Amino acid sequence: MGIPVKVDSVYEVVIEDIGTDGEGIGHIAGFTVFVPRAVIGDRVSVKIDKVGKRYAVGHIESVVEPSDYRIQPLCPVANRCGGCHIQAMAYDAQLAYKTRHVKDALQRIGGFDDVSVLDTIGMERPWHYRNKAQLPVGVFSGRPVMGFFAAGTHDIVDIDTCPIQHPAVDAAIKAVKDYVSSYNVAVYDEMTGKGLLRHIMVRVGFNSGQVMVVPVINGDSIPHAKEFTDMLRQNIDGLASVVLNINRRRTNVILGSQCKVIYGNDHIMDTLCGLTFKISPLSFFQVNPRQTEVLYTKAIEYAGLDGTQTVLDAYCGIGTISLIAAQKAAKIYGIEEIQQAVDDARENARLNDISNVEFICAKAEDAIGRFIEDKVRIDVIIMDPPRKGCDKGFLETAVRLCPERMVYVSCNPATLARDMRFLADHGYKATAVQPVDMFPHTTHVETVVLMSRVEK
Ligand SMILES: C[S@@+](CC[C@H](N)C(=O)[O-])C[C@H]1O[C@@H](n2cnc3c(N)ncnc32)[C@H](O)[C@@H]1O
Repeated sequence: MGIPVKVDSVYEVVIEDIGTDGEGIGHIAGFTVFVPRAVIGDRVSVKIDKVGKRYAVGHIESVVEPSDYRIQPLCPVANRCGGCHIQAMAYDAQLAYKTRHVKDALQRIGGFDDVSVLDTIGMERPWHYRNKAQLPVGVFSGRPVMGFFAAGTHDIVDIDTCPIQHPAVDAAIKAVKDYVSSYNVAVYDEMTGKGLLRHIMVRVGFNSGQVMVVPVINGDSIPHAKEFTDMLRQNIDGLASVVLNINRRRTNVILGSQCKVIYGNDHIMDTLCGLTFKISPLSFFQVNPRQTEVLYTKAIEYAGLDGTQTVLDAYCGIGTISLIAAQKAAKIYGIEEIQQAVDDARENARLNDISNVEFICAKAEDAIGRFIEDKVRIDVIIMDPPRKGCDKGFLETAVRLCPERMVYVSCNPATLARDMRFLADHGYKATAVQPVDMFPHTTHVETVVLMSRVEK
């Protein structure tokens, strides 16, 4: 049978499911069609943009019959901006989608047919939840533009306000646009590699009220730096730090490795689960502080600590989980590869008067072997790796350490499923899988999993 759809033709499609990137999935005469921005249950008129051997991709021409789950997005640019893919889906349906997404990954990739996945824990008010924004700066028709890239492109969708960011971000956008127009500051052009101002990163301490603004520049300094920081101070309550980040490379990677303070401190402070943390421009800090408390509390509950255990917190960042767990454990070892994050972690231990933690700056896969060599008994391993998941060598050594429990915190269900399969094949059983919605209106989901050692 030939392919039943043609490029530029229009078809009516019922959206039966949502894919991993939030795109609607439907069928035309049995042939799969992906439709970005469609909501499960929609009947849409779709124009086909691309046809492959196994599937086609199209865009919505019109919504013929909206799904019961379709709502009016709060943000006027929700359909263009690449930040929120599923803002047109009612929040309850988003949570159900995330639970299904985790379950599907565990079945499909991990081969876990019988593991039960708890309902995703959502937010009561899923708006203004982010404490960090990274906004590209450009110029359009002689005017400065700032916002997010349109989905799948490097075209900036200009915004003055963003409903998922802390309001300090809106204030920073206004001040930066005023600065760029007032002093005719050259913005960076990705095509030519010329121009100065590339991105603006804003970080906010939700509980401390402190704000950090980081202009990312293709140079060493900015013109009218004093006027710039004055404009930021006039617009942003709680401005505590302005740091230039130098990135001269022709790359998509936003931040460079060098930072220069031009106002205030080289860090901001915030609190989480009752502890104080120092946050530097390059350090990882979870972006949704309210849900982070939910996530960390679950992780600590799954660790089953009673004050007697030795815990390894791998991929520990600035030591957040380590220090929270330290209050209920005998000893904690944290491993993290970024030196600045480890320096922050050590300082965070001092700030909170916690002395039963030791931070190691190394790749987790390189450092974990020393616990075997030094015959250190590890009772619990907590791991919170980046999206690519854990290194295989790390997991191989982790199972040799034979801890009673492993708590896996993951931002990527696919690599979580792969790594859980390895642990399940090496003597561990998944006893709890809890998704937490750290990123409302996007397709991302965080999951915390307890893997318990199977007693032989
Ligand atoms: C998802 S973050 C988690 C950080 C921390 N647990 C938290 O919740 O704030 C992952 C961390 O792993 C670090 N990292 C990435 N690859 C690593 C590796 N191979 N070994 C050690 N740390 C690594 C990153 O720098 C980052 O701080």
